[in-house]
Amino acid sequence: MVQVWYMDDSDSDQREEHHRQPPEFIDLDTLFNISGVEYFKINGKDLSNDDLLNKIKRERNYNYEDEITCSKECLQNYDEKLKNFYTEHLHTDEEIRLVMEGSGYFDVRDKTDKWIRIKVVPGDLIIIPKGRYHRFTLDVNNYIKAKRYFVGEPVWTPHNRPADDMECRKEYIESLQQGFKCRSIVA
Ligand SMILES: CSCCC(=O)/C(O)=C/O
Ligand SMILES: [Fe+2]
Repeated sequence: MVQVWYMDDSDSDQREEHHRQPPEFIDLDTLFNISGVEYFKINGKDLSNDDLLNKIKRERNYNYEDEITCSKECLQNYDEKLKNFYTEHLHTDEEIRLVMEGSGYFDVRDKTDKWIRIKVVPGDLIIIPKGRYHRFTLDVNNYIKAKRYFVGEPVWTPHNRPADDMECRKEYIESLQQGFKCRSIVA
């Protein structure tokens, strides 16, 4: 099961776990309520025939998909890209990633700006709402391969914090204040 925890304040290697002592884990409902970040476990190996994945794609109209591999060998401008991924940013669209191989960490902040770390491994589908600040890092294994989904023509542009005047950020804050609505997956 995906693990989510509060990070310590150490500025040692970002690829380490950064657990507090003792560790402070967070459940997925809490993560959703404070951030709108959604999580699904996709167990099947045959993705084109995976019922849950197909339902999610259909209901949310994810009509674009590709794959990204983050490793020194496969990612062009590796150091620069990883630096950008780990700079706190938002996007004007959802960030949807399904981990195929390897692992890494997505980080978001809570309401008091404390960092929360989400460890993703194969089968983990994570959806970060548009307008939600976040960052990503590889872990100490330095490798992840993930599917990326999108509605329409993909736009990967990160907007670094502060981007509080952007329309997507204002809409996000509105959803946070109203309370995020669960988008049920209908069979
Ligand atoms: C696991 S995919 C690499 C990270 C990424 O694509 C992104 O946009 C991070 O914010
Ligand atoms: Fe991002």
